[in-house]
Amino acid sequence: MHTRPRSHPGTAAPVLPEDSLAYALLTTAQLVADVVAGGTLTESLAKLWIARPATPPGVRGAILDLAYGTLRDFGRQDFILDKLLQKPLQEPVQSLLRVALHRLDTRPDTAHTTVDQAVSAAATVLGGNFKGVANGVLRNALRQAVDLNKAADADMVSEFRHPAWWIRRIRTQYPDNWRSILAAGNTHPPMALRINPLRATRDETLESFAEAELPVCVLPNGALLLERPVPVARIPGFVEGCVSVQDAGAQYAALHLDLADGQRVLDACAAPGGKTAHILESADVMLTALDTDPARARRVSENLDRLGLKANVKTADCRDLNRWWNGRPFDRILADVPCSASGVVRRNPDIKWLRRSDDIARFAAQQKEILEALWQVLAPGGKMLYVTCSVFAEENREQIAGFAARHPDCRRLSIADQPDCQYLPCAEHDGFFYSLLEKTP
Ligand SMILES: C[S@@+](CC[C@H](N)C(=O)[O-])C[C@H]1O[C@@H](n2cnc3c(N)ncnc32)[C@H](O)[C@@H]1O
Repeated sequence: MHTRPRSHPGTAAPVLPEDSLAYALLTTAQLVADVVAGGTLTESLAKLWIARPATPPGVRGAILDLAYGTLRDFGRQDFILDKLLQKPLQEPVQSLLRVALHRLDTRPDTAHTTVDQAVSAAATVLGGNFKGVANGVLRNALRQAVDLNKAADADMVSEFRHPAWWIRRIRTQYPDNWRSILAAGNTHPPMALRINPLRATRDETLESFAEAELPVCVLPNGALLLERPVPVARIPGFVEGCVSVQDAGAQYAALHLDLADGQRVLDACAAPGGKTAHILESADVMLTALDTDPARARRVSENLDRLGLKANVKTADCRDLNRWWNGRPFDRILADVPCSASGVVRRNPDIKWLRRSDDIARFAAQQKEILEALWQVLAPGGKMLYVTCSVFAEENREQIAGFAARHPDCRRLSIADQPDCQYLPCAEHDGFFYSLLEKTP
């Protein structure tokens, strides 16, 4: 993906009936074009819903499905377009073709409707100049589908739907299971819930889910895995704070932290506060929660308010000790550091295409600074849990091996009998890395 200047505001409503497929295709194309220009899907969606607040839920759902699906499959559509076009078309037409190809791939039963609706959408932008090209490209894609798919399957980026540098990295670092890691990155994410033991027992929760006819299973760490994702409004006990939505992999943080009542705990990179809340639900501790981003720090407070939990929430860069630390060391520190998010890419498929290979070293450098700063505020005998939602070794085991080598007072404690613990993305949870470090007295 090449970063190009944005060619359109991305939120102007197309002149098409809101309930038409053409409208959904074109609106999604504008979102995808924003990502191609270097923006995130989350930001573009937020702007879209502000600009078009009355979008009916069904239309929203169709746009979300198309946007997430197109960005999951992005590498494949560009491979096919490269074969069918001499040069890329102007946005948003190029992205309209990407979205249409994604729909042709996933809904072959409605191929002709997709082509007709994509052509109608093309007629409403750029003076309709690309209507004929759009029609020709999509009809050629249908006619040549067998050959195009064969060629696409033989191309690494198109087959695995990740950038080439990413595939090479995963293949080198995970020679035995690189295929399943990449495949997991292209799936629909599971939906898991965390039970709040301060408000409901597991039995009560399971009973309310059975009554609501929502099948769930209990994972080994106590997380509830829903058979199928559902809107939060349908989740029994959500409004009352009995359960929260949190990936099962993220629910290991509070478990691995080895918490006990009365401890002084620091959650150094806390927003939006899922793990903060889990810590407070698990033990009666004095918790300081930091986040460098003021808007995100506010979300920590909102999340804690919903659950009736209390913490000292501050907006601060955790590396800037002079700004936020009062000199009293912490017994436990959660360092859930900013990272490439390569373990949660199925939730944010735009990330695959927005990241660059050299971003990983940049994240690793930032994580190293955070670790160095936080080690100073950990009490002797205290423990720090380092967490990423990455699968890249530079941010994980290499980071921790380097830290331990630089700090003779750092003892690596085992998690599940391992010096550190890499959970790979799978049907039950996202990809997370955990390492528990003790400061020897
Ligand atoms: C992986 S997210 C944390 C997720 C959170 N622990 C949870 O479970 O909901 C990383 C967070 O670190 C914050 N952050 C990044 N750099 C930081 C820094 N230097 N100090 C404090 N927070 C930072 C980001 O704003 C982001 O909210």
